[in-house]
Amino acid sequence: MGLRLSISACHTRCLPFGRAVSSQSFRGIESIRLAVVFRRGYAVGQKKAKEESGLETDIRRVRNIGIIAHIDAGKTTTTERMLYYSGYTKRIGNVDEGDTVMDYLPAERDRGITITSAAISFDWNAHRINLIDTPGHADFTFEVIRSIRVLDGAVTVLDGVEGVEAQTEKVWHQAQEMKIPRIVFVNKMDREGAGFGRAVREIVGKLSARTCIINMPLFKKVIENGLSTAKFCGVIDVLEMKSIECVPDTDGREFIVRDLVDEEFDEAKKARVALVETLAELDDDMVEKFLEVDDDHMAISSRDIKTALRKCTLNNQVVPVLCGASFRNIGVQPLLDATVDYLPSPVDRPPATLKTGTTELSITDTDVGYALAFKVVHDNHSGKMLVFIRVYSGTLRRLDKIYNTSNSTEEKALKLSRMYADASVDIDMIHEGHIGVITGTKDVRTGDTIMFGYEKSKSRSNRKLKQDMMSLQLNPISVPSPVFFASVEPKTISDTRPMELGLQMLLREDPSLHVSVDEETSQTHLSGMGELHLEIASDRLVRELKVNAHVGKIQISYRESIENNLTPGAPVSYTYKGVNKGSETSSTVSLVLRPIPEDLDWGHQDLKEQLQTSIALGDNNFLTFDNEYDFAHPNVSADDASAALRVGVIAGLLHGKRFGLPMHSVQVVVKIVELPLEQDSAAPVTPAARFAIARFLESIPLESKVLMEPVMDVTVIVDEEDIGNVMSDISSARSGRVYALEDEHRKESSLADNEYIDPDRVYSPPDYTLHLSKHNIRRELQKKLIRAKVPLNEMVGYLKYLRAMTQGRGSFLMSFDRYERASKERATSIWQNHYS
Ligand SMILES: Nc1nc2c(ncn2[C@@H]2O[C@H](COP(=O)(O)OP(=O)(O)OP(=O)(O)O)[C@@H](O)[C@H]2O)c(=O)[nH]1
Repeated sequence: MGLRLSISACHTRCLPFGRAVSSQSFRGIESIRLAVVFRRGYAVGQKKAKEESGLETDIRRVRNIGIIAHIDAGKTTTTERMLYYSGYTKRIGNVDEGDTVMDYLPAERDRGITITSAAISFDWNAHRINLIDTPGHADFTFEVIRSIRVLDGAVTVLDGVEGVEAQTEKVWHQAQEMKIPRIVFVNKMDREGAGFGRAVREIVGKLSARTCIINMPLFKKVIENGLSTAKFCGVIDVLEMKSIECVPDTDGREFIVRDLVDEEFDEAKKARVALVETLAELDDDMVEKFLEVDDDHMAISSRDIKTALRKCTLNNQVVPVLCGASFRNIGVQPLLDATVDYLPSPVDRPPATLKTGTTELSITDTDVGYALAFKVVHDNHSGKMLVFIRVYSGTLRRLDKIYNTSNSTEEKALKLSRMYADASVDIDMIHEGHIGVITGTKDVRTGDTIMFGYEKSKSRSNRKLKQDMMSLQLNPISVPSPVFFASVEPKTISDTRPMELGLQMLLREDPSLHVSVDEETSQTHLSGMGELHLEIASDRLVRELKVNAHVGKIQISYRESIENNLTPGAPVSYTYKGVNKGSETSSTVSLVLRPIPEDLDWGHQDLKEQLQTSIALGDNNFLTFDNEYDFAHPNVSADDASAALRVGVIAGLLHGKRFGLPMHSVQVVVKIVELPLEQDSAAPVTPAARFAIARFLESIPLESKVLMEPVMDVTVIVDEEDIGNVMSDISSARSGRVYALEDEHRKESSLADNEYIDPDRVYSPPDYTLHLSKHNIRRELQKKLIRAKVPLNEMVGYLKYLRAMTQGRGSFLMSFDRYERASKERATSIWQNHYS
């Protein structure tokens, strides 16, 4: 007894999915098939700027959202359906066949995973959704963090079988830190062993979230091979109390809507009661509505529930939960409705903050425009760089001058566009709150802050204000040290320049990649955050950018340093003498190097204070000016002298004197910088500083020079019975230090009101179908987390070993923690294995 709807794009404008099912006028009508009411059906790249103009300016109808989840949870599959149902694509892309719109880099299509955060815009229910797809692999966490900065809301996709996985937790907490409202989509409900109720309990237990179930799985009895079984066929809308069943073997735009009966009704009623009660606990308006209807949970209108749910979601008090199976085209339209209904528009979010040094400013306090370049990608079609920006204040117009506050360069925004994955539409302006693309800039890198409209700014006349304004950065993040590297060599001499350009391009796109040149071998090294990160970067260099280069084996990046207990001797001086334009030049630099110990936080107060006022040089190296340091010169400013000194010190530290590796964790204390009075340039200070460092390093006894190795923060997730084996393996065989053993369910809460919620006291529907699963049912056991610090060298190939040790039950997460001095024995063995 239902209503059969064909929503071939009709939902986009005229019949939004949510409204179709709620429409009273359809009640009681049996199996009606609606004709196509409205078909947008334009293809990728068609010009549509004009038709969108209303959405362009109404910022309340914009949703800048990201899809974040564990690898393989189905983000890309879900996104492809979103694009299809919104009328943006004419056919559904398939990850397994490598023809999706979102994963458009060849490297992504080959591996079936998302590597870059492609941003894409489409419309739903008269709202503009700017969607940023984020990668799920741990190697790309940095990419996720970067894109989270520009999101207003997020959709977390879970695999219905796997539930809340380790990477989901990590990214969830990153979103939590930025207070980004989230909704959860429990995907893959068609898989054997999927459990919606279990997933809900895990969201509460592992992610400390207060769940609000807005739809639940609908199963239908079918006979397969003579046996009765249940098949996932749609969702039950808890707000409307309707079942929405997808018509099998369709593209998901046809479904049957009917009233709930029997057990379905009883269970959905429980969910609705729980939903209303949760909202009433948090929202006074909901309490009032509840009293108005004489405490009847079912009499509260879905509109009132929606209003309260939106409010509580925006306050990060609750998380709406939905379910579906994107691959089977089930549940994606309700997810789109929820995105519009519950996730924030840019005006619902607190204003962005601009920072430089100690200056901090709200975006509302400036009269100039600011935008963040959250992603730079090379466009293979045009050969140009596409800079994805989010505009935080003002309207950026085509041909506006833009100033990059990160590297002080100015250029023009020659072309603006909106991206639809790998196709673009030219536009004349990008309004506040929107995401768009600037094409053809020369100097903008991922993460840079762009300023515009500053020529008319009132602050222009005030020199100090102007200076501050020109260096402000939006949500800056520090780039962690890369721990892997591979050598990259041009195949012939004529390939050298294209290789340099190719590497430059990769660096603009991804600031977590580094390029350096080994002084001894003159080899170029490309460094990255993980093996996959580097593998993909080198793949792109060779295949996509067509650089004729040979990429060597991926290796761990080591550093060298000086022993913690080394007492620095007397300062070392170096006098550099050279010739510039026929005149003799010289400079003398006198300095000392001191070790910065790993346990800086424990009893090194003086050093800690000194470092706070020192210049950070990267690799945990610092430049400190001695108390007696006093540079005064008639022709050269102190700023110029210290800039020249800094360059020399960095160059000197690139080459340690025992292993030939870059120095790490040293403080360079400069006592004297001298320049003869008749000189008018600070240039000779650079080589003088560089050689002074080299001379100091040579003066240190060999046995006081140590190897530093990357140490990872590792979390191993195991069953109780595997704890002993895994812990002893970490401490004995892997030279790791276990520092905590925890229950998987967190005791501390990440809710806005800091309340801990017991997963067993939260409503979650029964998982009727789990018992039907023939194999591989995931047990809902409380797992344990072993937290440890382990040298990266010992973690290579760990997953295979862990799986063998735990009969496939264990999993782990790791992220770079810091470089540590290796013991003599470890240093010898590493050196022999890696470098001999
Ligand atoms: N059974 C089933 N499989 C699905 C569903 N959604 C996605 N998959 C499959 O799950 C695999 C991973 O899907 P993706 O969409 O690539 O997942 P992802 O989260 O984007 O993965 P990354 O891009 O690597 O982070 C593919 O083989 C999909 O076909 C679903 O609803 N049901």
